[in-house]
Formats: sequence, C-alpha cells, structure tokens
Amino acid sequence: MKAYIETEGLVLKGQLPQLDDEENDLDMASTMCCVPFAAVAVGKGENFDPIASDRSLIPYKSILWSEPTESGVFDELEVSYARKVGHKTGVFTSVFTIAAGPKSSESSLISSTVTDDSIILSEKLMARAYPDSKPGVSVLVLINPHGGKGLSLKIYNKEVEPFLRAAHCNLTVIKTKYSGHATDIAEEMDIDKFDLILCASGDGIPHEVINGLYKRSDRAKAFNKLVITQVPAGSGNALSRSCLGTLEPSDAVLEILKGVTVRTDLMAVCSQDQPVIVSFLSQTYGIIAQADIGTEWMRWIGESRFDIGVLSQVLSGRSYPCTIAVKYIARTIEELSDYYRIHMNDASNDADLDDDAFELKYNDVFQETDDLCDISNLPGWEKLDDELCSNMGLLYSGKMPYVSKDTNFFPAALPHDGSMDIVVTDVRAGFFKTVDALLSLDKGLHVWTEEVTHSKVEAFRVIPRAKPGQLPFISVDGENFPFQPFQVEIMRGLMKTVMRDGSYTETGFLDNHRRMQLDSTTL
Ligand SMILES: Nc1ncnc2c1ncn2[C@@H]1O[C@H](COP(=O)(O)OP(=O)(O)OP(=O)(O)O)[C@@H](O)[C@H]1O
Repeated sequence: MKAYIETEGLVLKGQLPQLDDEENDLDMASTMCCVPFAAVAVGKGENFDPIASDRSLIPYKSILWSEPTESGVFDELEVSYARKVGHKTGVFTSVFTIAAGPKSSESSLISSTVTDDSIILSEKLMARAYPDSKPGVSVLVLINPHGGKGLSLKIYNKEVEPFLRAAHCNLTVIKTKYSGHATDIAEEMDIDKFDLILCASGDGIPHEVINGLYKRSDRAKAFNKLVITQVPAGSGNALSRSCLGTLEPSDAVLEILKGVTVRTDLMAVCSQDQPVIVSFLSQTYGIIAQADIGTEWMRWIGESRFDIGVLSQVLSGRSYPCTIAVKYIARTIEELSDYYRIHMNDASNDADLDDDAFELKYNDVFQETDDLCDISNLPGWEKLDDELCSNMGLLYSGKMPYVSKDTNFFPAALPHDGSMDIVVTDVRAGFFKTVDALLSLDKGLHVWTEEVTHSKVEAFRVIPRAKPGQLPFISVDGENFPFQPFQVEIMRGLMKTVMRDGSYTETGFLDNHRRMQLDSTTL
C-alpha cells in the first residue's frame, strides 16, 4: 500500500508495510475523529489524492519520529508512526520520498520546497508532529507487576514500550518490588535525569510517586521538573481515564507523548498522629470505601468486585455516622454550576512553584485542637447538617472527574482551580433512590438527584464515629487510610501531568445542566 505525508505543495510518498487480512481492517474513521486534520495519507496508487479520501487519512499526531534515511538521499525520510489496526494501535516505520503533490489549506502550516534537504524537512515534520510537547524525553517507567490482573508487564512490553522507543525516548525501566517501593524511588531519584515518570500501573503507583516527591527536601524543584503520568495497567486507572481520555494503553502512551502538560491541584490529607499524605484523586468514607477496600480479598474477580461491594452496602442500609465541617467554595448545585461555567477555561499557571506552595493553611489549627468538633477557630468554616451526618451513607471527595472506567463521579471537577468536589448521601433516601443515583454515575447525573449533596470546597474535616463492633474503612486514592479523624485541604497546581487537549476528559456536565434547567422549566 502506498503512503503519503503532505506538506506545503509536496507529498512524501512511501510504501506501507503489508498487513495480513485481519490486520488490514484499518479503523481510520476513529483515528479521524480524534484529530481533525490530516498529515499522512494512505493511498492505493500514484494518482491517489490523499486529501480527498477520508478513509486514508492518518494525523500528524501519529508521527513519532522522522529522520533522513541512512542512504543520505536528499529527498528521502524515514518516518515512524502509530497506525490503528483493527481496535489496536501499532507502531510502523516507512521510508518516504519527497515529491510535488496537491496543495491544501492545512499544508501551509509547513512551508517547504522540493529542494529543501531531508534534514530541514524532517525538522519541520517533527515540529508539526509535536506541537505541544518535546520529542525524545527522558522517561522513568515504573511497572507494578502485581497491578490489576498481573498483566502490567506484558501490557507495557507489548503496547507501550514500542511507542516510547519509536519516539526516541530515553528509558529507565524499574519494576516495583514491594508496596511502597515507588515512594522510595521517587524520594531518592535523581530528578535532573528525567522529564517524565510513567506509571504502568493502577492509581496506587502515581499515589506513591507523588508522596515520595512530597517527602523530598527539594520537593518544589521535583514537582516543577517532573511530569507524572499513567498508562492504564491496573484495576483502577482514574488518572489516564480522567486526563488522557482512554483506557487503551497504546492510545494512552500516544497521548502522553503528544498531549499538553497541565498542572493539577493536589490534596493534603492530615491526621493528628501521622505525617501528611498527598492525594491526587479522592478520599472516601462509607459505602464506597467499604466497597473498594472492604472487597480487596475478592481481587481475583476483577472490576465487578466493586459493583458487588456497592450493591451489598446499599442493600444493608448501613450508615456511617460522623461530623463533617467544610470551607465552601460553592455550596449548592446551582452555585457549583455557575462556578464551573466561570472557571472551566481558566489557564494553567505554568510558573515554577516555590516552597510556599506547599504551606498548609488549616493544618496547624487541626493539630492543636483538642475538641475537633469545635470549629470556632476556623473562620468561614461550617458544619454539615447533624441529621444528615448521623445518617450518612457515603462521603466522597475528589479532584478528577472519572474515579474509574465508567464512574463519572465528579463531573464538575476542574484541574487547577483550587477546589475539590465533595459528595454526601443520606441513607434515609432508601434503597431504590440510592441505587437510582448510583446507576447514573456513568453519565454524572447523580449530582442532580435530590438524594445527593454536591459542593465545591477548599477544605473539610471528618470526625467519624464508629458503631460498636465496627471499624469502617477510609480510603485515600483507593488505598487504606487508618480509621481516625482527618482533615483535607487543597494544594494548588502542584502536580504536572499530561492531558489530552490540555483539559480533563469531557464529562457532559454543562449539557446535563442545560437539560435539567429545561426539564424544570417545562414541568
Ligand atoms: N511488587 C509488589 N508487591 C506487592 N505490592 C506491590 C508491588 N508493587 C506495588 N505494589 C502495591 O500495589 C498497590 C496497587 O497497585 P496499582 O494501583 O498499580 O494496582 P491496582 O490493581 O490498580 O490496585 P488497586 O486495586 O489499588 O486499584 C500499590 O499501592 C503498591 O503499593
């Protein structure tokens, strides 16, 4: 099959590797949906018009590397690129010859002439292929061989590393050997050697990495220097789902190579008898924590262990009494919607952080307080309704929209606005209403149901009250946290990560808001 890369009035022509029949089933339509412009065109013959045929277009975004061929021929380039084959994306390398070709409006983005030598053309092609990122970065890969169903090493070797190698990344690969190993690595690593930490794991390894970096005496430098990302290889892959918009490891690595680096807020989880834990995803107490941590022993059944856990919790009608105090940013769903509309396009602050960015605003008061239910020394804080807290089903607070594959739990989450979303439910709503709310999690519709309290806060405190004979779980980023009072506050814009198109995966929050408003006016 012939292949083309179109530039300013030129076409790079080449021969694509022949695929067997099954592989030949190219899913170009879906590639086109991701990226609206064309760079490489795949055609059948010399007179094929690469721009005219949708079926044959592959985007610039797919180009991983370009360089002059070893032969030194002035009009030849060797190009490595990603190409969708069936439902998978693979890496291919072809030699392209520069020739005159059709003009298009897109092509003016690269201005070349047929007499440009291959070095210049290659540089232009690379600049077009990496508009938002740097090619050939140094990557520390951390693989949790026990993540998910124990397939992370295989996933990395087959679906991730070929892309990193084709993109000429400088790779250091470490397999984690024990729980907490990634924290030790991040705490001790030479940060000058790396640009990016890529976790081939679930959410546990990025959680450990940020905590390792946080422990360092040069943590401001570490968080300024390093970008923390994930290719989905565990059972919970919220970081890639929320930031890269995919759970396919090969698509995720392509997004990591080509996406925009964005800063996100982190959350400091404080308790009175242990050091601060840093959280990038969520903290939860009640139904969800029981369903997640409380079903660890059922790991072997895969993702459905969580659904079974939630169902059995809701059926039991068990409550998790506590006292909750919050520092509101947006109290009601209406205030929250207005806030979202105002801040949804706020730009990420790219300036380097200094040590002040790590100063906690409310932790000293928390540490010094004997009566944690007394919030008189916290101006602007409020307690949540006592009746609601005594009958609490779940408390879930988070920073990223998707907490798992289909769970759009925080559809109004924003990356670096200095707030976290908090959701509280009341068991008095009853089984059907709770199940109804939880069944709409995939579309993020639960936040519009009366049974769910949804706010944006800057900080909150939880004082759990265990019933006799019970020791419920508290979960931070899916990891077990000791049962005790805790306080969480936002730390603005600390973590650099990569996001597809520079923002969180679309959640449909504004569309749902419009629909809800329409429904209420037509009633
Ligand atoms: N070699 C190892 N042996 C045992 N545990 C490990 C090892 N390496 C990492 N871990 C632990 O495994 C935990 C889970 O890792 P990860 O998030 O990658 O997988 P997961 O399957 O998505 O898990 P989860 O159920 O928490 O979502 C991490 O918190 C880490 O502490």
